[in-house]
Amino acid sequence: MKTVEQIILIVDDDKANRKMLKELLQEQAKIIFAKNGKQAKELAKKHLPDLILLDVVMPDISGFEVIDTLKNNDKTMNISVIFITGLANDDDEERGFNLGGCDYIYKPFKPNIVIARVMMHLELIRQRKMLDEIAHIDALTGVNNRRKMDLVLKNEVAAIKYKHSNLLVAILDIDYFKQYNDGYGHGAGDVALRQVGQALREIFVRPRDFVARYGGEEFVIVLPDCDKASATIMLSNIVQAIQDKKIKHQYSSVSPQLTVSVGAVVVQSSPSVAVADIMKKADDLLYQAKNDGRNQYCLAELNQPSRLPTAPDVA
Ligand SMILES: Nc1nc2c(ncn2[C@@H]2O[C@H](COP(=O)(O)OP(=O)(O)OP(=O)(O)O)[C@@H](O)[C@H]2O)c(=O)[nH]1
Repeated sequence: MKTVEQIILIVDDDKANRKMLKELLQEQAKIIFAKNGKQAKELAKKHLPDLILLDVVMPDISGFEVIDTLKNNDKTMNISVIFITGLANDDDEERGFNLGGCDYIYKPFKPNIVIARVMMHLELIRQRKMLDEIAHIDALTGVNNRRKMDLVLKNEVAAIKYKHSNLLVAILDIDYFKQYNDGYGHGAGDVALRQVGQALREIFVRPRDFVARYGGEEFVIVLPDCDKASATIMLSNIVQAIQDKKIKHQYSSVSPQLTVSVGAVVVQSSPSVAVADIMKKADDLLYQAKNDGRNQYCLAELNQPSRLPTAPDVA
């Protein structure tokens, strides 16, 4: 099966080897090349290939040093690496595995063995990615789950410590959802949760915008590079978009349609900001939005609480 979406980085200082490996593997994946260790590190970071075929003895830095760097970097640590080398002895082979290599092929290599091993690893990588996706998706709504949210939030908060940018973190909670379940049944409640998840997925389409089901009838939204002005627009859109779904809720005290309340924090770039503080603040603001009548958002900047106008009720 041709798998063009997978990428193999071939690293070898010998042009003839690069050419031969390309001819063997171009049916299995997209091939990119590096002719030395320095270039290998750069291309691995830039393209995040699925698999690297890595020579060990090269004129600048060795393949062992390359893998050491890649395995110690959060972005590249999960890339699979197969050594393909003339260092055909047990000690070097053992060292390659200890450094995180997933296979070790001796040169001169046998073409059919290279193809078979690479295909096996590409299949393992595909399966690992699929499992990874399943492990991070909420089965009911199809949005990300709490586990993925914890990872993303940790990374995004770490990112704003070092660059001058803002992050919006919002907790969204469906209003009077217990009454919805009690009135229409748990099955209908599940359908409504899916509709809310779908509405949020339709709004947030930038690659780094993130929506997760936090638990129960709560969702979390994380928007990088979002200042207070943009946040007010996004939050109005969210409240409005849920109303626009026109999900009937005759048991709600706030509207004949299903509505949501949102607590949201714009986090400024700061070296001391902590995920727990952000979530606590967003939760307090959600509580405030509920107390102030529901079907609205409540927004503040971290350390500088301030109430902004809410979205109009068009129920
Ligand atoms: N159908 C369905 N209901 C759920 C799910 N998870 C949590 N719930 C329900 O969500 C409801 C949440 O109720 P409460 O926490 O009392 O909140 P609420 O009724 O929305 O009231 P406010 O938040 O104050 O507006 C409970 O009835 C839960 O059973 C789920 O996966 N499916």
